[in-house]
Amino acid sequence: MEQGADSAAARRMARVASHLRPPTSQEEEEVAILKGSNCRAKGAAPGFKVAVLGASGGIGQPLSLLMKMNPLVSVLHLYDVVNTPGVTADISHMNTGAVVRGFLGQPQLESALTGMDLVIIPAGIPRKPGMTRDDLFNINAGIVRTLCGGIAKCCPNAIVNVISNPVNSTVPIAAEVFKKAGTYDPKRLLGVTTLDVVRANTFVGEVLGLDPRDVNVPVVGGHAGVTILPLLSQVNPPCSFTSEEISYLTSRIQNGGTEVVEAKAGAGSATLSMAYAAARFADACLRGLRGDAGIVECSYIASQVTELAFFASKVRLGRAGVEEVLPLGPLNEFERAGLEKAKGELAESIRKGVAFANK
Ligand SMILES: NC(=O)c1ccc[n+]([C@@H]2O[C@H](COP(=O)([O-])OP(=O)(O)OC[C@H]3O[C@@H](n4cnc5c(N)ncnc54)[C@H](O)[C@@H]3O)[C@@H](O)[C@H]2O)c1
Ligand SMILES: O=C(O)C[C@H](O)C(=O)O
Repeated sequence: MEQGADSAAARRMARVASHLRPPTSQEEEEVAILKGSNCRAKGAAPGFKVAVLGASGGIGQPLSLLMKMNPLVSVLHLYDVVNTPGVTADISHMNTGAVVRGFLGQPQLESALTGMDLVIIPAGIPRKPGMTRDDLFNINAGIVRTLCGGIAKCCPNAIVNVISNPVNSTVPIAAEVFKKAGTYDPKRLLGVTTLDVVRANTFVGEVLGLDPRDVNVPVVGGHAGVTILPLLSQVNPPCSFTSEEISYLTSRIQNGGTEVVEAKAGAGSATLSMAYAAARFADACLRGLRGDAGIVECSYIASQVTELAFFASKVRLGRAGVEEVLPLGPLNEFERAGLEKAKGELAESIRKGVAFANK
């Protein structure tokens, strides 16, 4: 009797300890068996397995917190090259459902990724005042390439959300890495541009005197300067703007990131609003995976909406990732001119990303 109680207690202690270390190979095998049995479809194991790469950073920490609060997440893996033991210990004390495990440094990347349904990548350096997002290319391109190599090997069927800048180039880099590995599925690779939509909804709500939660502004193109193209003629609820309002709103939305970089004065770029935006987008991806209908978000993806290989537009999310790329809809003259400018810059960013991945 006593012995039985002791061994039950020992098993409980082992389970608790397992949350604070990478999984053993036996646990990884169990994950593989669960995936093979398609347990989610049968409803045997509710929840998805999500990894955050760059989890100790300015975005990574609040994003990890928000993912720990998401009831659709059953397992949350936090990977970074620094500080994950502390971040993991901290977040693991939240009394929400997801089991949290931390992974530190390149040797633990594969364990962090094995069995994941969704991988979110906010790893990489942020801007300082005076920099463009493209100035981050030299460092962040290599980081994204390495992390995507791990994804191709360990969870080739995962949905991938790329946050690391310059998104206009890092998404094409990720695509090339997956192509080389033979695992590329354009439906599963999504650049996160949700912060542009979040900002647009906020600024338009301020101008119209509406609750920003009731406003929906499609933002298309890409995620840098003039490539961020808000379609103010397609705002929901339908409304009209003066030409001064259009000029103010377009400029504020396109320069929202720079506004934060300057206000932070060298301490980085948007982290909290970005974590909010990334959590919203990840939740949409998970609801799509679950099979919910009518999930539409803007995202930078492989596209045939324009002649460019990648373009941000509204997409319908589902079990396969991007199930439908929605058309741009009617643009007014101002937006058509903006689209031409956006395409010029985007073409170069895509070319640069593809060239980097293939050199
Ligand atoms: N898509 C968007 O809308 C958007 C918005 C804001 C920021 N960003 C971008 O997100 C990135 C991160 O921003 P931040 O403010 O969190 O930066 P940060 O410096 O605070 O955090 C980045 C984290 O990445 C980690 N990291 C670095 N190399 C890594 C590697 N090889 N593997 C795993 N982790 C690694 C760092 O250790 C750090 O913890 C930047 O590139 C920034 O420009 C994108
Ligand atoms: O502006 C940046 O460098 C970060 C991010 O892309 C943003 O839009 O806030």
